[in-house]
Amino acid sequence: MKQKIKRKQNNSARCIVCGDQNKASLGCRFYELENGEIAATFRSEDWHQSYPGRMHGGMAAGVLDELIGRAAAQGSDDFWGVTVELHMKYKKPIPTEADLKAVARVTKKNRKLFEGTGEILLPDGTVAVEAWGKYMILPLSKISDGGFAEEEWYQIEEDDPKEIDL
Ligand SMILES: CCCCCCCCCC(=O)SCCNC(=O)CCNC(=O)[C@H](O)C(C)(C)COP(=O)(O)OP(=O)(O)OC[C@H]1O[C@@H](n2cnc3c(N)ncnc32)[C@H](O)[C@@H]1OP(=O)(O)O
Repeated sequence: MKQKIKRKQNNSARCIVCGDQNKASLGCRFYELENGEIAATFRSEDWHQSYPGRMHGGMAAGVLDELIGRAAAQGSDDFWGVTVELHMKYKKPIPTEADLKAVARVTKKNRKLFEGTGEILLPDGTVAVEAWGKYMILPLSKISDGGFAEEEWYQIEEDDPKEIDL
């Protein structure tokens, strides 16, 4: 089903999931959707493999870890948290050299913690991986000494989609 995109989130320069200046990264883009969920688009490359032709389960966990975390950051470029628990269910292999999508949402939130779920979808729409995660909300100063420099956390200007088919 097609969902309208409300807002694109910032990317980080060096992140392994979304690093715009990290050649090994999955190159994730994150789009806040009109229905309250968040979507990611990314490409599994040959160097993201575990077995030949199959994306590494740790990379899949990385995508859903970040995407669920970002589901709670909707509407803000200054909301931060760290993962305290992550549970994965691997249902189908994810191929390498494929353009892929994932979707996530917050299921519970209080002042200190939030929880959410997410899925990675195969190109035909089948759910390949499901995750549930719990995160602690923290100021950036408590997560990273020095935080992001201005040139490390920014909006990538490109031809973004207006909607996404999930
Ligand atoms: C765009 C923005 C969004 C970004 C998305 C991010 C995606 C990527 C995120 C990551 O990959 S982060 C990297 C992986 N995660 C970490 O590195 C976290 C490592 N763990 C920690 O740093 C510490 O364990 C943590 C800061 C989370 C907690 O340390 P504390 O020393 O503050 O813990 P403490 O044991 O004192 O617990 C503080 C409170 O939290 C509670 N707590 C801790 N872990 C919990 C848990 N797992 N479940 C429920 N509650 C928990 C704990 O019970 C307690 O409650 P009370 O204040 O009521 O006593």
